[in-house]
Amino acid sequence: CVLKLKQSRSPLAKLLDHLLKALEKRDPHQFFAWPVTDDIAPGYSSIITRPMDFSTIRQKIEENEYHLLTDFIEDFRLMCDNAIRYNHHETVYNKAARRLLQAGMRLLQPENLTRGPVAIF
Ligand SMILES: CC(=O)c1cc(-c2ccccn2)c2ncccn12
Repeated sequence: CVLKLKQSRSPLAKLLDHLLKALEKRDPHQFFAWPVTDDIAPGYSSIITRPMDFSTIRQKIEENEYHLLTDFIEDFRLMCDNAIRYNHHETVYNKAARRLLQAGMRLLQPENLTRGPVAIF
């Protein structure tokens, strides 16, 4: 069998993996874990032209598709904005997306990346 050599993770990939894990903890119901399908959300793919979810973000980290922290933050915001736009204001999904976005922006703002137990800069 051909052994697939595990590429050594880039420092950015290690950082993004750590941040992704912290963000996933703020989605306890796993509403954002997997792509939203038209089966569970009628008409979703016609309304949301750029879908995003945590599993896709993880795949992009593993395939080194993020070159900057801002690219990762953009996908996280896109994921939350999609849910805020598709779901009516009072639904669990819209509320969860607004909470997740707030928590994520606090975690990802520069001063919080340079302070606390996991200061990374
Ligand atoms: C994120 C989102 O918009 C979403 C996740 C879900 C979801 C996610 C996991 C299990 C069940 N539903 C969902 N269901 C209906 C309408 C929208 N959603």
